[in-house]
Parts: sequence; C-alpha cells; structure tokens
Amino acid sequence: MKARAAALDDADPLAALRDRFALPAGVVYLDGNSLGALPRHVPDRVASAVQTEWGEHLITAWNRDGWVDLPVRTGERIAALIGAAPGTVRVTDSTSVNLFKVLSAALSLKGNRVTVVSDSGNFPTDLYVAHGLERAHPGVTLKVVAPEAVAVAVDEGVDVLMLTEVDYRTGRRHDMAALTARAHERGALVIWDLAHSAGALAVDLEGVRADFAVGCGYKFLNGGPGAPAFYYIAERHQAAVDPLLAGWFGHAAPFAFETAFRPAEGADRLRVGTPPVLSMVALDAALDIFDGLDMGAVQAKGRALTDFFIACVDPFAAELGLELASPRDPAARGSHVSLRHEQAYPVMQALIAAGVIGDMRAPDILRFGFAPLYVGFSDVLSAAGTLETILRQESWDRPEFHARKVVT
Ligand SMILES: Cc1ncc(COP(=O)(O)O)c(C=O)c1O
Ligand SMILES: Nc1c(O)cccc1C(=O)C[C@H](N)C(=O)O
Repeated sequence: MKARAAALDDADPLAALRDRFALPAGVVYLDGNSLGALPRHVPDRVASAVQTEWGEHLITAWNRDGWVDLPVRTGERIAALIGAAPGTVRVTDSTSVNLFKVLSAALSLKGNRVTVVSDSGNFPTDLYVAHGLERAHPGVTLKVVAPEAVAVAVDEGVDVLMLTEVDYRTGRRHDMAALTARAHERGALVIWDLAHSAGALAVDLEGVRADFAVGCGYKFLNGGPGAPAFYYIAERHQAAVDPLLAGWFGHAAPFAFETAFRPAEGADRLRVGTPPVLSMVALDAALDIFDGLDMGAVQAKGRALTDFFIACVDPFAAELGLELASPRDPAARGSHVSLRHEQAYPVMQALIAAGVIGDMRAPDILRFGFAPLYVGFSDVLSAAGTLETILRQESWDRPEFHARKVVT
C-alpha cells in the first residue's frame, strides 16, 4: 500500500497545490468538508484589508477598494466552479439564510398550494428552514421522505424539490441531473444545496437546469470560519422573484433610500444587508487557488482519494467493528467517506489526539473529508494506519476521549 500511495502521489496532477496551504506539520487534515484549510496567502490579504483598507481608507474603501462589489465579484468566481452562468450567483449571508430566500422565492412562484419534497438525509438546517416556511404559509406542505424514496415522491406530486446533493453524514450523492429532469417533467422547481459539492465536485447547474441553489463558503472553497455562503437563481426566474426577506442591498438603488422596496435587477435582488467585508476578502482570496483549475480533475482526485481510503480500511474494517456507511461506487458519493463504529465519539477524539483530524456525526459516524486540493494519498494511508492502531489497541478508551465537546 505504501508503494501504491507514493505512486498515486507522484501521478497526482494537483499535488503541487498542497504547498499553497498552511497545514500544520504532523497533522493529517480530513475535515475540509466542514472547515477548509487556510491558504497561505490569505492572512496577508486579510491583514491588508484591515490595516490599509479599513485603517487608512476608512469608509472610502467601499468604493476605492471595491468592497461594495465583493458579493458580485466573488459570486461570479464561484459561478465558474459550479457550472452557473454569469449573473446568477451572489455571495452573502449564511447557507441557512440563503436557503430561506430561495425557498420562499420558489414557493411564491408556485402559488397558494405548494408541496415541498425533501429527504431525511438533508442537513437539519435545511429542514428547519422549510418547516419554518411551512408554518408561515398555510398552503405549504413539507413532505420529508427517505433519500432512496425521493424519485417516487417526485412522481407522486411535487411543486418544489429541495435537496442537498451530497449527504453530510454518509456522503451519498443524489443524481442531480436525473432528479432535476424528473421534477421538471412534473412542473416542479428544484433547489440544490451544494454545501458538500462546491469546490470538490464538477457541478453543472446550467447543464442540469437547476432553478435555485445555495452552498457554503467555508468548506471545500476554503473561505474560513463563518465565511459567507452563496445562492444561485437561474436567469429565467430572476425577474419574477419578489424577495420575502427584502433588504436595502437587494434594492435597485440602495443609496436612494426610498421607503418602498424596488428589487434590484437580476440575482442581486436576493441580497439583504451589508456584506461581511473581512470574511468576504478571505473567501475571495481563497478562491485564487481555483483559478484555472479544471473541476473535473478536482472531482477525479476526490474519487481516487476516497477509493484509496476505502481500500486501505477494508482489510481490517469488519474485524475492528467498522462498517462503511458511504456508497462504494465513487460516482455515487461526494468527497468524504463515513464509517460506522459503536464508539465513534472517543475513536474520533483519539484520532484527533494522534494528529488525524476528521469529525464525528451522532450517533455512530466517523467522517473523513478528502479535500482534493491539499490531501495526498500518503496522508490517506497514514490516517487509515492510525485508525487501525487506535482500534486494535483500544487506545480510544480513555476518560479524556469520552468527554463531550460542544462542536463534534
Ligand atoms: C448541507 C448543509 N447545508 C447547510 C449547512 C449550514 O450552513 P450555514 O451554517 O452556512 O447556514 C451545512 C453545514 O453547516 C450543510 O452541511
Ligand atoms: N458550520 C459549522 C460550524 O460552524 C461548526 C462546526 C461544523 C460546521 C459544519 O459546517 C458542519 C457541516 N455542515 C456538516 O456537514 O456536518
């Protein structure tokens, strides 16, 4: 396996990108699907935004340093990574808030009686947002089905299909093209949450004719903790969207300070308030690493890394109480692999203490994210080896590894 890892690293066309990240020595970082690593050049860019732009240019920086255009500029850069047309993606707010905005837009396009279909593998915040809108609109019914039952639920009747492409727990990937086409045949609108896709998979929003989408800036896009998220509105819907969460940055003329809301042209109408400039500068800078990258190559490396991890773990998995929770077919999963283990919490704490950082999702999932830009095949082998040692020696069974932390 060692020779195979070395050969795969040697043949990796993206291997050089790793040097662009400031990863601590001795750490194998397998949680870029939750918080992406720090690109080396980002601290200087943020420091300059603080010291020069904020410190010296003060409020003139909104125009002089282009702060006001950041949601648009950064949105256009993300659009290029997810197969979206220019003018359809904007960066702002959190994924949850953006989902509220696009789901309320989709509901309003569908009239008074609307059935929303989602699945139980969806990230809880998505379901909370949908439940909130269901409570606010008497004509809205939210139907939550098992992930495998989505296609049947679509056939039974749907007005808005709201799904996350890659399941945060299992890594199972929905077939975006097939489900979008199926929902469209029934006249429905389709919203995709790309939290675990953007920056890792070759998403093609225009190709699949998605209606709306949202996604995170802090995962595979490496925008930093709490980085703003993005939303997508297909061009064909933009003029018809009348924002429920209307705010002055979504107004046609924010600095005219009119009392009545007039939506901005195009996708900008779903912007709400002042952009978080420092976080946006970090995200914008982080996106430099994607310049000129082929997302097909990024996705291919993610598949190779996850395949290799499964191959490394397979020989000892059953004996040591591990069960693969992710699909074996690489085309049917995203860029993370999940393993079930009865003692997932202390096992993950022991892994972190040994320098292998993944995370745990209750009740029993060990989750390992393989960010294609900075994880190598030797890292994968070393993580699998550490996991085997911890399980064989039962070194996870120490009081300090059982103590619960807030963020898991
Ligand atoms: C699929 C998915 N959607 C939404 C979110 C939440 O995003 P935010 O915290 O930006 O609202 C996450 C992770 O936090 C997620 O995994
Ligand atoms: N957003 C996070 C946070 O603020 C703290 C810890 C984790 C997160 C996450 O992003 C979790 C992630 N969406 C997940 O897939 O589990």
